[in-house]
Amino acid sequence: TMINPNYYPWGYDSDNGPDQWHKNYPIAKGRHQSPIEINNKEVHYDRSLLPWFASYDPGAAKTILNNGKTCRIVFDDSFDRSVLRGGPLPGVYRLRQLHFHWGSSDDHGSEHVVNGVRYAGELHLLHWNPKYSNYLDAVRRTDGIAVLAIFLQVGKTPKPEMKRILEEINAIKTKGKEAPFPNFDPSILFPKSHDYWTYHGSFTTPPCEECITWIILREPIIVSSDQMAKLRSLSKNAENEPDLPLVDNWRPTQPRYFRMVSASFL
Ligand SMILES: NS(=O)(=O)c1cc(F)ccc1F
Ligand SMILES: [Zn+2]
Repeated sequence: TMINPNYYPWGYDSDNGPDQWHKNYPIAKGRHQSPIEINNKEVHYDRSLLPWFASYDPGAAKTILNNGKTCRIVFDDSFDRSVLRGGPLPGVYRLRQLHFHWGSSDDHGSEHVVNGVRYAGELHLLHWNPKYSNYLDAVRRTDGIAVLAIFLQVGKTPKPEMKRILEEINAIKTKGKEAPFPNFDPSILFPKSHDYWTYHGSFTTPPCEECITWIILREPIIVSSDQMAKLRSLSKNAENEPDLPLVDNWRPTQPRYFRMVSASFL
């Protein structure tokens, strides 16, 4: 940036991508990194796992933006207004933002991989534990963050609830663009089944803090190939820079080491 000429932002290209991140963010080589592969043979069914519940206030939705790395919708998290609770969580966690990861074609793009299956994309709803004074404090705690992850699968009958987000893409084509996104309850995007896997991991982008309780839904939501193409029409650059497509903003799977992945279902 202008301030520090030596600063070279992380990204997903060969010279600043996932294999390089550890140089500026050493935690990227930690023992609790995300995403990971989820394989049925290694998953442990935990019958003590509770169902999870989302109680979101549509009025908490604020804006949608392109930060050059993803498409993000941010919510008012100044009080327990939109919360996730139950499942593996010890209490309520406040919804702060949602964002997507996707590929350059429909055959890849998700971050987590299930029994060798890569989905076209992955939706992350990020929540933080209000027992900590603020979000930045929560990201320093192992129980600070909960991310609800939902796979995007390309199919013929897309979920109509995705339409509104994708219609807004035209307003945030380039990095730094933002648009109002009021009256939106993201739980309309959820699939029918609440079955999930859960494990302890990290942010999938730098600084890769190991503060996340992952709750990954087994059932994907269906999007159309055109809707994925819409996401790929976003530019990773600002409007006065060359139009480079924002695609392949996913991190490869990381070693699981000695972590257990629990399933809420048999
Ligand atoms: N992909 S993620 O849910 O781990 C994530 C969420 C953030 F808010 C910031 C960085 C991240 F990597
Ligand atoms: Zn994410």
